[in-house]
Amino acid sequence: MNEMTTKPLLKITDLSIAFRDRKLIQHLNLTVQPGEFLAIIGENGVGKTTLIRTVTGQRKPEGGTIQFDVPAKKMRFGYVPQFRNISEEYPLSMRDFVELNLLHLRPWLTKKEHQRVTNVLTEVGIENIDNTSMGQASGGEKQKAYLAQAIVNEPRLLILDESTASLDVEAKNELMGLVKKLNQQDGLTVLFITHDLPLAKKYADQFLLIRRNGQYEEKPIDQLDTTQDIQ
Ligand SMILES: Nc1ncnc2c1ncn2[C@@H]1O[C@H](COP(=O)(O)OP(=O)(O)OP(=O)(O)O)[C@@H](O)[C@H]1O
Repeated sequence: MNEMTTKPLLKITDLSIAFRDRKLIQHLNLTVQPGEFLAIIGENGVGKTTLIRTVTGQRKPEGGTIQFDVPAKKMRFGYVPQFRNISEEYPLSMRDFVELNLLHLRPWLTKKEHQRVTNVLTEVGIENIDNTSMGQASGGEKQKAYLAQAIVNEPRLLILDESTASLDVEAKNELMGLVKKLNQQDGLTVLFITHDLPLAKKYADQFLLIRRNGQYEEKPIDQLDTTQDIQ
């Protein structure tokens, strides 16, 4: 065996996803290497979010297998959702919001965890507004808080589910720049669902394009045609 071969972090084999007789993804084979940055693209309704829910174990596939380089129970995911406006009355501060992802362990934080929260707030550049309430923060700041919350428990796989949609160009690039830094410096593996093809091209290494008929292609990002219409 070639000693240089690394075990894929994620290996999807012959995966099929359907809702009753509505077939979405069919016979998908995909490997994601540790440290890879994969953009997942495709028109509305082709099954991108359902694929992610299947990868994270929230739903069972209709066929095929999903394997990680550790037992599935031990796999740690980070998830950054699409931007949604939060009520201005939302009471939690940016820091409280990030801490939520550690408080499921017990209702308080250890000194080490408190330091970890400070570190991730600094890493995403919101440590100076950590007492601002989430409801008062700008869209870009809210997404940074979601990113900090996603990375606070040191995920192996970071999932961005249209996390840059509705942000302005500057905020999009700021968020993706932070993600790219985590990817390059810490080797964090990233799955980035997006409709923004130029943004995918700028930051990802590979792309998975899922088509409406269940077919797909996976290629290096430099082969992505950013002029095609994928809405
Ligand atoms: N629980 C469910 N029961 C039945 N159909 C569902 C269910 N969840 C999703 N669907 C359907 O499956 C299809 C794929 O949905 P999904 O959200 O995975 O697509 P998507 O590619 O992420 O789309 P978008 O780009 O719009 O977010 C859609 O037509 C959706 O309506």
